[in-house]
Amino acid sequence: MLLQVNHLDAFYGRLQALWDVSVEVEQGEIIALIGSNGAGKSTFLKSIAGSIKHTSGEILFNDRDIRGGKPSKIVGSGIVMCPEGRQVFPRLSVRENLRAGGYLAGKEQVEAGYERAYSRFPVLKERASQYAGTLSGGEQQMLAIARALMVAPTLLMLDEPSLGLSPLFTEKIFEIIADIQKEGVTIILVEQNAVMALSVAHRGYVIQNGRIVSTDTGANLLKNEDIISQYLGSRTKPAVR
Ligand SMILES: Nc1ncnc2c1ncn2[C@@H]1O[C@H](COP(=O)(O)OP(=O)(O)OP(=O)(O)O)[C@@H](O)[C@H]1O
Repeated sequence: MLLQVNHLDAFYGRLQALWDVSVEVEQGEIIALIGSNGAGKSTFLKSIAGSIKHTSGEILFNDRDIRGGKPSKIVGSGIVMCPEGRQVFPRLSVRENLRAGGYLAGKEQVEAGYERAYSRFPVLKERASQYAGTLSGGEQQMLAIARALMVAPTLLMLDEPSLGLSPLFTEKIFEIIADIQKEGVTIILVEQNAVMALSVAHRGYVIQNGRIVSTDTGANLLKNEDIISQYLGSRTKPAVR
């Protein structure tokens, strides 16, 4: 098992946001975590990334408990998070953003990272010296993913990669996610767009009020009546005339 989260609780001060969350991720899988606003999806990713300190339970990565470790150390161990809302540095160029993503890596790895980023996303090469803040939303999402890949992670965590994107760009981003997995990167995908997420995911977990309430293969969750009515409703409702 690449990642094994056991009985994780997470807190913001006295407010408990995760309750007894257990999730397993095998090497090479895409795992989708779906749930409504405020369910605890980002909190789960942030707990793994080390940016939420007040946690209990276990987060085993390659059998080592990384819970409570420094975020930079967790990145160094091969886990990278691509945060919600992209959060590119708007006043840095595309290339400088990529360099920032590789700040823990050596010069050679950064050079190789540019090459990988530019071959995967040719538009970023065309815009290498443009301010990231002037890119379109979809291009910024590509940059955020490319920046996360600069350290060649083993596990990539994507928080709402399709947020605010047009249907066309959303499809493109999901194609990119599938390609990244084919290259051997394991992925945890947090999405409001449950249909898309479960379509690419090997397995999915459903989180509600900070607790995992269901888990199955992506295909089975897409067929599950309860899940459909709660999270995939718009797909099945007939159009109102
Ligand atoms: N910095 C914080 N301080 C206090 N409470 C927080 C903080 N961040 C999140 N929370 C609370 O923790 C709970 C889980 O939030 P979280 O952001 O993980 O949900 P989410 O599933 O990612 O939702 P969304 O899809 O809206 O981003 C919510 O009740 C939220 O209000």
